[in-house]
Amino acid sequence: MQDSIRIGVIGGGGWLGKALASAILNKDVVEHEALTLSYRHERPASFPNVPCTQDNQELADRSDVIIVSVRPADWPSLLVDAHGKLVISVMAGIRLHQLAAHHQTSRVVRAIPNAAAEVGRSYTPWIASGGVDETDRSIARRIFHAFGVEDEVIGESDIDYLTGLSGSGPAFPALFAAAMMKDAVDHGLPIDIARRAVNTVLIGSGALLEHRDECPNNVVNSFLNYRGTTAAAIEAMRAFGLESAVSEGLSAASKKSVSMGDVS
Ligand SMILES: NC(=O)C1=CN([C@@H]2O[C@H](COP(=O)(O)OP(=O)(O)OC[C@H]3O[C@@H](n4cnc5c(N)ncnc54)[C@H](OP(=O)(O)O)[C@@H]3O)[C@@H](O)[C@H]2O)C=CC1
Ligand SMILES: O=C(O)[C@@H]1CCC=N1
Repeated sequence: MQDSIRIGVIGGGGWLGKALASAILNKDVVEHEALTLSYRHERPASFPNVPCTQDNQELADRSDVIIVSVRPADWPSLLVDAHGKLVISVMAGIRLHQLAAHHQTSRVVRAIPNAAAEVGRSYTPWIASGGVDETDRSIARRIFHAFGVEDEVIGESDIDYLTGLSGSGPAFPALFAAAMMKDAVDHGLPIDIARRAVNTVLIGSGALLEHRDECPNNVVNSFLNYRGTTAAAIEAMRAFGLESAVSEGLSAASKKSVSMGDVS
């Protein structure tokens, strides 16, 4: 990346902050000494060679790009003057205009990675404020590419929707897997066998979708057209409301995202 760039992660001791920091270092976006992490209670132990501080203003002063990764409820009390620097928020709900006013900068990116950042497989949609130029955009993309795939979107409401769809997304196949696991154990399958079967199915399904690189509905339709056991299962699950359950869940997540931005 640009030789002189320095990145700070506020909330760098948290779950997502640590995942982002690891990816940024692993993908050589910056060297250890050009990264700063802030923490509130416990210094992040897994970054022995990275400067860490409890003083968020100090982090902002020594960074060119400031990633804000605290919980939305903790953000109003985070008084950091970014004085015109590039601020990248990964917080659910907090809107561009709030970030710009609160951190005294017109260069703001609002992004939503997901838990798969931990394994470098996040999907990260993002939106930029008017003060963000092409250089800032390429910095943001380089950071997001360190932990997965990104897309810039046009409307901020898309970010609220995607906070549910992809931000929370890794939880949903896991939820499905847990339901399969419960059914398998209820049917008397040994736990170890059930776990290996279900986890392998989930991983294999992800790999299949990646390999085919087409709409999931096409994959589902190819199973339906086979007219065998899989089609019987899909039709029964649909009849019991699988699709409306998913739609209700995504709607609840999106509403929650908007409400998380209603902070004073
Ligand atoms: N987890 C996920 O999958 C995703 C999370 N997000 C967003 O990322 C953000 C972080 O989430 P996540 O990592 O899961 O949450 P965590 O609770 O794991 O991490 C938040 C961290 O922020 C720290 N913190 C709070 N206030 C301050 C402060 N003033 N100065 C320094 N550090 C502070 C906390 O410290 P302490 O523990 O000491 O209180 C904690 O380590 C949230 O806004 C969330 O909406 C977005 C997409 C996905
Ligand atoms: O559950 C949450 O609030 C966070 C934000 C998006 C995904 N996880």
